[in-house]
Amino acid sequence: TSFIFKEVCGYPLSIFFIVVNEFCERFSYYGMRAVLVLYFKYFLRWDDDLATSIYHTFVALCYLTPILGAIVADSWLGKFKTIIYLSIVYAIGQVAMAVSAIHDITDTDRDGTPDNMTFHVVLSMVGLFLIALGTGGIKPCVAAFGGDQFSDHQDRQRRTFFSVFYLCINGGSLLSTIITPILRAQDCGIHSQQKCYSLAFGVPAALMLVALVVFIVGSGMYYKAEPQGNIMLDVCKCIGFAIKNRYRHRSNQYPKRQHWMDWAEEKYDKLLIAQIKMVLKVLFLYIPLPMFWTLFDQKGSRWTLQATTMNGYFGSLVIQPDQMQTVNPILILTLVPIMDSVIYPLINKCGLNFTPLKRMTVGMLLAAIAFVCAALVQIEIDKTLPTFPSTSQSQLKLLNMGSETVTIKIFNDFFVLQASNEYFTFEAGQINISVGHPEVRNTISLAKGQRQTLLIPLTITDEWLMTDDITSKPQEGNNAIRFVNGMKTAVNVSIPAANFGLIEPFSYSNYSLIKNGKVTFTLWSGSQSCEYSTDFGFGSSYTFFIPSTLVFGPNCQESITAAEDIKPNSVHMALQIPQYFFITAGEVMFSVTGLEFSYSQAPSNMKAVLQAGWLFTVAIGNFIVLIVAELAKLPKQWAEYVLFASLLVAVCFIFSIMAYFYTYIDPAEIEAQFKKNVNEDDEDNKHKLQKTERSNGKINVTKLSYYNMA
Ligand SMILES: CC(C)C[C@H](N)C(=O)N1CCC[C@H]1C(=O)O
Repeated sequence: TSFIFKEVCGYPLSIFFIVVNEFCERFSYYGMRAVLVLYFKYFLRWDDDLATSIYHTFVALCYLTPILGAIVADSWLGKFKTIIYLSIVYAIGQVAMAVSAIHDITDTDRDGTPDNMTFHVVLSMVGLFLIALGTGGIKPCVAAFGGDQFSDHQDRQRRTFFSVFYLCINGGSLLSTIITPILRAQDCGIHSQQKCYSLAFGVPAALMLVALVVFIVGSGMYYKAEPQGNIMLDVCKCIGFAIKNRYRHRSNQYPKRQHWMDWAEEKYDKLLIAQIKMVLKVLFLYIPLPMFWTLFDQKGSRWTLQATTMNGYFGSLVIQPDQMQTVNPILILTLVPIMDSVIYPLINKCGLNFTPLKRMTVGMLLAAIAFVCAALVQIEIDKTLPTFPSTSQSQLKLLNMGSETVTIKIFNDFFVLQASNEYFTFEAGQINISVGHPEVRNTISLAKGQRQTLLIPLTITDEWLMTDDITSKPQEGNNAIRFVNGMKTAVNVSIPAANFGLIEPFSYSNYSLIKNGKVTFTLWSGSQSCEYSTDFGFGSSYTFFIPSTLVFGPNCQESITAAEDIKPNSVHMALQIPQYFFITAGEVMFSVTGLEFSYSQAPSNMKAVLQAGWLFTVAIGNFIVLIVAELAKLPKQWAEYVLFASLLVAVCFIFSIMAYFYTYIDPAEIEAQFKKNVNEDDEDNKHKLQKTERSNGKINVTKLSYYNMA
């Protein structure tokens, strides 16, 4: 093959197309992923469990398919063609997703909901399968193909390339995770307006097409290493033969060989055996690595849940719990250049040999520190959480619906009460309450493990009402709100996002979940209305009481009282920044280095395979999160964080021992040595060694054709 070789500032120009391609592809992938669960839930109308499991299966599949792409690239099509073909598959998948989200296609009755859900489900599942095949399949090829563009003496430039490559991954993902949720929130449609999932999937589809076009435009400038036959089959056969041969010669009468793979020497070429040894050595080193990803992946689950119990007000800016995850790519964009241009050179200047494996070890330790920070934050949050009743306890709060204060006696305690903001905890199943003068006594049955509010009527001889109150923090940082109507007429309460319905006299509404921020409630009684505005934080619960004395009109704001059932979150979300900082610093040291290490230590014919091996550690990490979270049901969340941190430290210790015994190699040098030896040793062997004449002009590369004489 021939190509135009152009250099800019010592870097091959071809890598420009590769990093732009990666940016667009990651935009496409992460953008689509950002709205996927919501699409399942609100468009396909799946329940939470089904939506979450299909989502996780899809993500895991995306990190398993790299093996497939790598085998196809290294053994058959070569990286260039594999990237092109699988990118087409990927783009078709994204288009299928966008089409599956057009509700008008099957909305025959034009009511805004699809009428043939099977069509949308099948099309989206086909789309997701194609995307998993495409994104996973090209991922190891693009990284390795980028590495291929550098010649052997360009180690420094190649390292920088992997850093820039990582910057592009995170730049693309950051932009898309901001943009696609905005697109989804738009209303669109031909016959009826719906949330615009088709646009939220359509833009990533367009970006994937751009990625493909950019990659093709660079076509003439790439160095394209040719695939060398069915290498994976040869590798498997060679390993199988070595094991069989070793077993056949297990008796002590046979002299030992240096390495068990040397038992394949009778049948297989020494170069292939040496290459397999290189790969196995690196793969062995990878065994402890999934633990890092196990911790890393909890950003999206446990840490986001933690954020839902925190206060997201940053001055006038409000950060939603799931938006905290964008801190990771933002920090990547700042930390990668700082590490490369300040920290690593400084460490070098201090005379320390900060080898790739040492960097990865430090990266793991930083991730463990991040989890210790998460545990400390959790302890702070736990201090502010309400104490809900245990299964043997009951909690009761009192709400006096009358305008007069009444004196209440519970057992022998007296309270002067308008409304009580606090819950009283009881071990007994029944309590006696006496109210007012003359005393009206009542025996109240309490529900175990529940919080309840006793509504004391205007006329205390009337029936007393008990409400069931919320017994956990509202999910996702929402606020749980309800109204108690103390008036003699029914009242309708609504806000743009919810309708509490018609609340009968001396009755109450169900809880409605509303977002943080300023909310204006409109109260209607017949033709009269009034507005009541209040500000909500995150994770609170309130019971608003409409008194019998309420006069509809401009002054109703003062008449309505709010009882705080659950306090809003008070620990600030900014406290999560240290844990994000440590996990991201860890990621830069671990992941960027790991990518480059996987490339530099791989034999020339298995570069993509080792990249896939690296991505496989990400997939296994995903699975471990699911398993450990199921098995280790610790009563306290902070204890689970400490458990994960300890596990990673233990794994890190094992990894550092393995790393200590690892000797870095230069695969190109070893391969060249073997080829030279074979040339010298055996005149009959026909080898044509790779000839590259690199200059700023035309380069001719003859394929390394190697005829195995064995
Ligand atoms: C989760 C972030 C948006 C991206 C993350 N920092 C990252 O770059 N990666 C996570 C898995 C490997 C790598 C990627 O290639 O996406």
